Parts: sequence; structure tokens; C-alpha cells
Amino acid sequence: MTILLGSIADDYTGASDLANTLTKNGLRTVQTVGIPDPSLALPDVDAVVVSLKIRSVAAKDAVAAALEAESWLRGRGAGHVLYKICSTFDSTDLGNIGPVTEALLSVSGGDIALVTPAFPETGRTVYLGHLFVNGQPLDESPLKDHPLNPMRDANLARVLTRQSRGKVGLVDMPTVTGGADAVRARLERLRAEGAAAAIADAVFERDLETLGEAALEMPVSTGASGLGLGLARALLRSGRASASDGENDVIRPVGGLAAVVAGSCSAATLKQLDAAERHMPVLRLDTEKLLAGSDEISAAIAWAGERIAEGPVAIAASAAPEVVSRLQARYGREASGHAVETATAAIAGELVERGVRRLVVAGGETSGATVDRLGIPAFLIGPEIAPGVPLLRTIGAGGNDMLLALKSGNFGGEDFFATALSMMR
Ligand SMILES: Nc1ncnc2c1ncn2[C@@H]1O[C@H](COP(=O)(O)OP(=O)(O)O)[C@@H](O)[C@H]1O
Ligand SMILES: O=C(O)[C@@H](O)C(=O)COP(=O)(O)O
Repeated sequence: MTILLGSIADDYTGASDLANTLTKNGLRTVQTVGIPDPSLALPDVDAVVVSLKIRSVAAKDAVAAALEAESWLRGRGAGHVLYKICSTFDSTDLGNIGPVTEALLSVSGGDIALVTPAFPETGRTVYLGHLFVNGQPLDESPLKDHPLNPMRDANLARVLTRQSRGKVGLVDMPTVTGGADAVRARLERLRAEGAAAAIADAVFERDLETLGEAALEMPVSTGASGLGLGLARALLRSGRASASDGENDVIRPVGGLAAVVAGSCSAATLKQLDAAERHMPVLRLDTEKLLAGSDEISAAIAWAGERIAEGPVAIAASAAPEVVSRLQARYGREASGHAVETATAAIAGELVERGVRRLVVAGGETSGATVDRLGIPAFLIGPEIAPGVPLLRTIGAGGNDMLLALKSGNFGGEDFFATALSMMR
């Protein structure tokens, strides 16, 4: 297998989002969970997205994991590696976007990376280096209350500078509008001034096509699905890849029971859970009890056991910002996030033990913990459920094939859960 485009995703929902975008834009794509075992038979593809769970870990651990994935991808021919980050730039001042981008540059012989989280299809745009989420500056959007990485600064050059050793420049909108040559010239100037990363403005898909064309000539870039779109279209335009129609085998029915497990506390997921109550039983976990060590997990499994034969059920740790803050004040931000993730993953694991084969997981960290717990090695990419969320089919599950959707907390319309489940047979 020779890979044209390699990607390292900092979380699993982000990986499926990017894999969806690459597939929609004509690249045959597979999503692996970590570096695949050599015994895993992967299909012949143009792009591999290696999912890692490194968004919220210490920078040195994120760098080590990303470098291992980079070496695996380059060893299979990847000429360009995209570090897939969140379209809302989720990270902290000790965070990993800067260190991983710089480490990838240093091993690949590159000297500057284009960085943009723009993804216009889901309302993420960057103008003069500032990120807007559905028209709101990042620091005024619901992301200001994220449980693990509250985003309180919309100026991405400033955010990235706080995480980086090198200088951070800007490829502004007038430059992007000037086309790929103007972007190349601007990068040349920034490079001469000693910048190792350049935040790039993008509001429309055509901006991302321009950035994709310029980025493809360099070994490394960092961005969200929008940059993936630009890179995929540039690869097709260059004739190095030819458009594919996607994978039909993905939607073959799997049968079995169906469930939703949610750990995202994003505004979008909270609304989706409220809407789900109209269609299916929804259990709201008591996270205080969960962390106090009472038997919330067994109680949740027993609750599901009484209902799931009749149709899908949903189990959610998700809660409003003030509830999350209370738990964090008591147990600490990281400890409570980790404990809740472990519990939601354990619940998903138990549900699968009891016959669930169609599973929707809401939340990036939540999906990472769940997929790891289930030991799924890789996914084929199916049709899109909502922008940024494809239907996934497990690869290498040894006869226990499953259909999944890993929903980024912020993505999907109000009826997402019902829509996703209706596409899984
Ligand atoms: N009620 C709660 N209190 C505190 N933390 C919670 C609660 N419910 C979920 N969490 C944690 O919040 C984090 C949500 O992150 P994630 O799953 O990545 O969602 P998103 O995709 O919205 O970012 C996870 O670490 C999860 O375990
Ligand atoms: O780019 C995006 O917004 C998503 O692909 C993504 O990474 C979302 O992360 P979570 O909200 O933590 O799922």
C-alpha cells in the first residue's frame, strides 16, 4: 500500500471527521486506531488517518506518539502529513498543537507549517488570525466552557505562540485571496523572518483549496477538516489521485442492539440529548455518585437491560457547565474528566458484551476511551450522517462487526442521534 496523504489526528472523533472529508472529496481513506498491527489487513487506500488520543495529554507524550505515527506513515509513502487538530483549536497553554507541529517539522526536514482550523461547512472560519465559531469569536462561543480546555482567546497566533518555541506568523486573507503563489511568497518571507508556523485565514472552501495547494508542496501542515478538503482536492487536481466513490461495504447491516453513550458536555450535545428524549429512553448518570464510587455503572447497565430489547437507549454523563464545574471543584479538572470517561467507556463495553452492535458515541475524549476499551483496530468510512460525522464500520473485529458513529461534541443537528441510528441497520 502506498499512501499519498497521511494524517495524525489528535482524537478519534476528529479522525473520523477528517476521514469523512477526505472520502467525500474523492480519496479512498481508512481510519486506524493508533499504528495498526502488521497483521491487520487494510484495504488499498490513498489516505490513512491514524487516530491518537493526545489532545489532552502532556506535550512530551503527544510528541512521542505523533512521531511514531509519522514514521509509520512516511514508511508507507506519505509525502505529506497533516496533523489533524480540532476546528475549535482545543488545547491549553501547555498544549500540544505547537510542540507536535514543531516536532513533525523537525523530523520531516520542513521549516514552516501552515496552520488553520477553518472548516466553513461547520461554521469555523479564520479571519486575520481570529477564529469564529458559527459567527461568534471563539472566546465568546460555548467553547469558553469546555470541561478540559476552555478556549478563552480567539487570536490563534497568540494561542499558538504560547505553546511554541518558534515564531508564529500570519497568512492573511488578502494573501490567500491572491492565490497559491501569493501564499508561497508570504511563507517564504515568514520563513526568512524565522517563523516555524503560520496561521492561515480561510472563510470559504476556495480559500482552503488555495491553502491545500500550497501546503501539499511542504511536508507537514496542521489543521482541521477544511485543510483536509484543500489537500484532497489539490491531490486530485495534480493527477496524483483519481476520484473514488467511497466504500459500499460499509452500510451492510450488522443487526444486534443499538445504543448511544454520551460524555460530551457541549451545547450541541446537550440539545441533542434533550431531543433524543422524544424518541428513546435516556438515562442521565449521576456523576457525583459515579465519582464517589457508588455502583452507578451497574445501575446503568441494569436500566439499559430492562429497555434495550425494545429499541435503542441513551446513557449520558453530559451535564451543563455549572454541574461540570461543581464536580471539577471537588475532584480536579483532569481527574473528573478521566474518571467520567473511564465510566462511560465501561458502560459502552458492557453494552457491547450484551449484544450492542450499533453504537453512537458523543464526545472526542469519550469516543477515544470507548474505542480503546472495545479494542477496535480500524474503521472503513461510510456515508455522512452530519457534516463532520460519518458512519463507520469496524475492520478487524473478528466476526463481531459493528457500525459506529463517533460524534464530535459540537457537531450534528438536534436530531443527530435519531438520524444516526436510522442509518445503522
Ligand atoms: N458531568 C460531567 N462532569 C465533569 N466532566 C464530565 C461530565 N460529563 C462528561 N465529562 C467529561 O468531559 C469531557 C468531555 O470531552 P469530550 O468527550 O472530548 O467531549 P467534546 O467532544 O464535547 O469535547 C470528557 O473528559 C468527559 O469525561
Ligand atoms: O475539528 C473538529 O471540530 C472535530 O473533528 C474535532 O476534533 C472535535 O473534537 P471533539 O469536540 O472533542 O470531539
